[in-house]
Amino acid sequence: MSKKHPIISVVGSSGAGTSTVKSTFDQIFRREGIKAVSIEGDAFHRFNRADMKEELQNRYESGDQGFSHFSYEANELKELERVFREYGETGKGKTRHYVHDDAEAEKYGTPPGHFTDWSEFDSQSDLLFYEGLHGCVVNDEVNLSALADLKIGVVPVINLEWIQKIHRDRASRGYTTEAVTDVILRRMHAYVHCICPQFTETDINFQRVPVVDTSNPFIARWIPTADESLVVIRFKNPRGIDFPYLTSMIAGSWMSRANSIVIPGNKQDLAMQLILTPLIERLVREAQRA
Ligand SMILES: Nc1ncnc2c1ncn2[C@@H]1O[C@H](COP(=O)(O)OP(=O)(O)O)[C@@H](O)[C@H]1O
Ligand SMILES: O=C(COP(=O)(O)O)[C@H](O)[C@H](O)COP(=O)(O)O
Repeated sequence: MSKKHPIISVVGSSGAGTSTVKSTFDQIFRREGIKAVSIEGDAFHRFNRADMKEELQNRYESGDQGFSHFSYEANELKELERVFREYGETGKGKTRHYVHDDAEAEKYGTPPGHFTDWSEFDSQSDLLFYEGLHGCVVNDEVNLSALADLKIGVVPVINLEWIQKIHRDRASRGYTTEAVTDVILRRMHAYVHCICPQFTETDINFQRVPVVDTSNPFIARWIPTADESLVVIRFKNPRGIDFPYLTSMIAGSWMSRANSIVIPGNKQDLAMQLILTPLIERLVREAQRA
């Protein structure tokens, strides 16, 4: 925990919706006058696209078929831990970008599949915002969960996650459905062992559940819309959460367990703002006091 320089960690698999959720956080930061510095998990991949391809090929030939971007060892998690720790202690740090596609290439002036140079965070910020695959990892080498002050999981049920990934990777990253399917299959072992355990570390999980048939996610023509889904919101520690207030403010919501509420999919943005704003305000207030 880094009270003076707090860290928010939003964790989700590829296609889960963490980049989309970032825009809700950005709205809260803007409205509350909070200055956040942001880092993307992809910045801490160990290899650029060509080197990753080569590493995959070498490992495949030597019998390792479970290696992928989800694996701990495909990422610089010690470096990420160092950045979390440095920010928590000093409010300083550095990051870079992994460029996925042409639009990002134009924005950053670096070709797709490469990293930009590292650059320092703005010197004055109220908090650090991380969004990516590994922001709550606890393993033999690192404990990122212990360094983050507010931890959020973004976890659609898996068919929906795959549909979201396939559609996003096809539409903006130029991959075919077959190529994305191969990636999903190759990443499954590490999904179970490196991604899922983080969602017991998170303080709040947002799990989108479609209410339309997604039995064959590989032929879905569009991503189920907000109106075609519900969101289960689960609090690790429900103490202090005002459930009667939330269920009265969010039309159509109900409690499904003592620590979970269910909301209509089109209320996700509102629910996030109602739930997260006071938690973020408290982090910043305590930081200013410290
Ligand atoms: N709540 C949502 N409703 C509908 N589509 C969504 C929702 N969240 C994410 N998506 C879509 O899913 C795809 C993947 O989302 P993205 O935020 O890029 O995932 P991530 O950053 O976790 O890989 C995008 O096409 C995005 O528009
Ligand atoms: O899995 C992720 C996570 O990112 P996201 O959540 O944004 O998908 C990788 O960054 C890309 O897949 C990189 O691979 P590629 O080199 O194929 O772009």
